[in-house]
Amino acid sequence: MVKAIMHGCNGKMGQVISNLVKEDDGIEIVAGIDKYTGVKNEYPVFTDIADCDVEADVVIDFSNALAVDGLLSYCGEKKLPVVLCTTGLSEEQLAQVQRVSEKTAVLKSANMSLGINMLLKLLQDAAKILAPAGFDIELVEKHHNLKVDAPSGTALALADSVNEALGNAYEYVYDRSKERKKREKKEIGISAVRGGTIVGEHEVIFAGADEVIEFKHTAYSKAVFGKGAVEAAKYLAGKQAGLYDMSDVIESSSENQ
Ligand SMILES: NC(=O)c1ccc[n+]([C@@H]2O[C@H](COP(=O)([O-])OP(=O)(O)OC[C@H]3O[C@@H](n4cnc5c(N)ncnc54)[C@H](O)[C@@H]3O)[C@@H](O)[C@H]2O)c1
Ligand SMILES: O=C(O)C1=N[C@H](C(=O)O)CCC1
Repeated sequence: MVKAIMHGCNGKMGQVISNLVKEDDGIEIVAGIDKYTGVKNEYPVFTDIADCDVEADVVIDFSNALAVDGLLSYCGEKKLPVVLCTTGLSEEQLAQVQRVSEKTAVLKSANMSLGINMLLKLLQDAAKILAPAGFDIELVEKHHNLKVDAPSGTALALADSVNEALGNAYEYVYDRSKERKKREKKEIGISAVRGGTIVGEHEVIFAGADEVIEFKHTAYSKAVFGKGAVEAAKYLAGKQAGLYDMSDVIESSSENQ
């Protein structure tokens, strides 16, 4: 049985995962970390990860970018594998993720769903055909009104995947209101919509002369992210130091079927 610490246990995703693991014989939550303490849990909760003295095999993190520095120090020091799902990390934090992954296993993914992880691959083929044929690339993401980071981590990951396939030659444009000029050929426009309870929508638009191709993923519940994170935690426990992503989890589960 994999023993997990849930970092951000009293948030929306922390609670989704706390409920999912109750139905799973392969993993249990042995401790939670959250600065908000107004939720009753079946495991001990610490307000700061530095105070957590519970032995575990892995940490699952859905918290806040400001909480990630302390989490990375803790996991690096204890050589404790961590599934990092929080988005909106700074360049400095991304460099820290890289350094910590030399000491312990780190799986970082802005989106734990199977659909988005498949899309990351599909888009590379599409981009290699459509961009040289003159198609413009635009991305639109939509999320609930409680989301603090924009654009979403997933939108950036999708753009990075497209850009990688195109030799990283494209610039990202988030706001067209400041300059009055036509779009450049080598740019990816990224727009964010926030409202209501939208769980998560991502559209990648390839717009050409007289034809448009759209790839769209819609998450209808937070459980798609939760299930992916639980699988990732079971996969990562006991792994050697290094940087992993959801493609490793998906490959290993298809090999085991
Ligand atoms: N990778 C994915 O698939 C995926 C899916 C959904 C959400 N997310 C990301 O996960 C993060 C959390 O999402 P959410 O909807 O659960 O948010 P949320 O605001 O509901 O929950 C975050 C929790 O973290 C806690 N927290 C904040 N600072 C803390 C600290 N210093 N120490 C301990 N706990 C702290 C908050 O009190 C809160 O309970 C966001 O960055 C979101 O973008 C990623
Ligand atoms: O609800 C959120 O917040 C989500 N965040 C991730 C992102 O920023 O891409 C994944 C989708 C849900």
